[in-house]
Amino acid sequence: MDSGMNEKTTAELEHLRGLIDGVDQQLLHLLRKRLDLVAQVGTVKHGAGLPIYAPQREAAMLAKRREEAKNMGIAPQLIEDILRRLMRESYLNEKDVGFKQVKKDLGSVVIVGGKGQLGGLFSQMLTLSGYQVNLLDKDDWQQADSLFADAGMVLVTVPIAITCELIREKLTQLPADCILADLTSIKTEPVKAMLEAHSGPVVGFHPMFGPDVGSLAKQVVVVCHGRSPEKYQWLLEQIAIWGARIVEAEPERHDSAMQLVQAMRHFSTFVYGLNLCKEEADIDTLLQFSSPIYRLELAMVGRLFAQSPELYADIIFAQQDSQHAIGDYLDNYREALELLKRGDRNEFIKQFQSVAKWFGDFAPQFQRESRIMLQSVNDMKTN
Ligand SMILES: NC(=O)C1=CN([C@@H]2O[C@H](COP(=O)(O)OP(=O)(O)OC[C@H]3O[C@@H](n4cnc5c(N)ncnc54)[C@H](O)[C@@H]3O)[C@@H](O)[C@H]2O)C=CC1
Ligand SMILES: O=C(O)C(=O)Cc1ccc(O)cc1
Repeated sequence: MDSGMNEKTTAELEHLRGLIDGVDQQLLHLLRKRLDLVAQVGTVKHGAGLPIYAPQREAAMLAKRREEAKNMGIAPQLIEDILRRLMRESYLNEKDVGFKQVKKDLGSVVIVGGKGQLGGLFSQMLTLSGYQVNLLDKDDWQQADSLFADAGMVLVTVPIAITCELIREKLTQLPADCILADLTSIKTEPVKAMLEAHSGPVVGFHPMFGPDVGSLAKQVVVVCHGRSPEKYQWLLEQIAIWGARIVEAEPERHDSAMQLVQAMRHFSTFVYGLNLCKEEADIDTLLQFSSPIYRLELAMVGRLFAQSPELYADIIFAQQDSQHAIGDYLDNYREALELLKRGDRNEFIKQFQSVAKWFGDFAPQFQRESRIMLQSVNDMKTN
């Protein structure tokens, strides 16, 4: 509080704050200058068709700046945080100049379900890359024949529950060379349905992000090959130009990973929210007493409930086998609760240690990563 300070102190502080304001304004000018230079890099990359995310350049640049910071008595993490934030800004801005179009003679792209969340994002990315995109949503089927007639690619992004049926019933008459692709969160059944419905090139994708990412830089897209990969190789290059990392997987291996990564995780998040709701917890009070880790956790749980219940129901209900993953979790929870009820503190510690051993080097790595996230969470506090 400024009250109680004498005039000399007040004057001194005001003077110093004025100097800091001046430095901050210089920072703004430097930021403007940097953003302009990066925009020029964006234009050059666009012309050459280079990906917007260049991991090696990023790592080398950060290492140099960290070293220089250290020599200047500045915490290396400070310059790293600032530069990473600036690079994110650049990825967002690089989108505005558009992207190189890898395949010039594709014909049009028809996005089935294109007016939805993820369809909207892919429609934007494809349009920014110069493709002719037509949206075919649920009320547009009367135009289907004319849209499909000159389609070089049909991309399916409708709710999971209706994906396979729609492919089997409505996508059997595509032009022979047309690529049939989908963005569904599960892969075995949709890829199978596409292979059955269409004799031309087939490929399944699972974007491991939601429609609110802003940029595809560093995001992961899982690809499950279907048929004639040489015919859609350009599409993988296109996705890489958007900055995403392509991870190849067999559909079955992907789906089995999703039982933990998605079904079990979203289900336990759902129950966490359900429990808070039933206990009539007061979120304002919880936030007042929250540590940064708790705030982050509440944010991640609350985030689920800001999204589509149908999407998450479909993800959780899509695979029968997810019930085993979820059931195992319940068994482990119940056994751990028994430990607590018997007051077996020693056994708790023993199990804690064996899990820590199992995490191995990941535990300290995750601690370092989360430390940085938690500092950002704390920075966001306004009171
Ligand atoms: N939203 C997300 O975060 C992600 C979604 N996905 C996948 O993307 C797909 C779509 O999900 P969202 O975009 O979230 O759903 P959404 O509900 O926002 O979009 C689905 C669209 O399909 C349309 N549609 C429904 N029935 C149709 C029909 N018979 N013919 C044509 N269009 C029809 C709807 O009108 C809607 O526009 C799902 O397979 C989901 O697994 C994958 C990764 C992330
Ligand atoms: O944004 C989030 O919270 C998500 O989890 C987005 C998401 C939803 C469904 C997917 O298949 C993949 C990613």
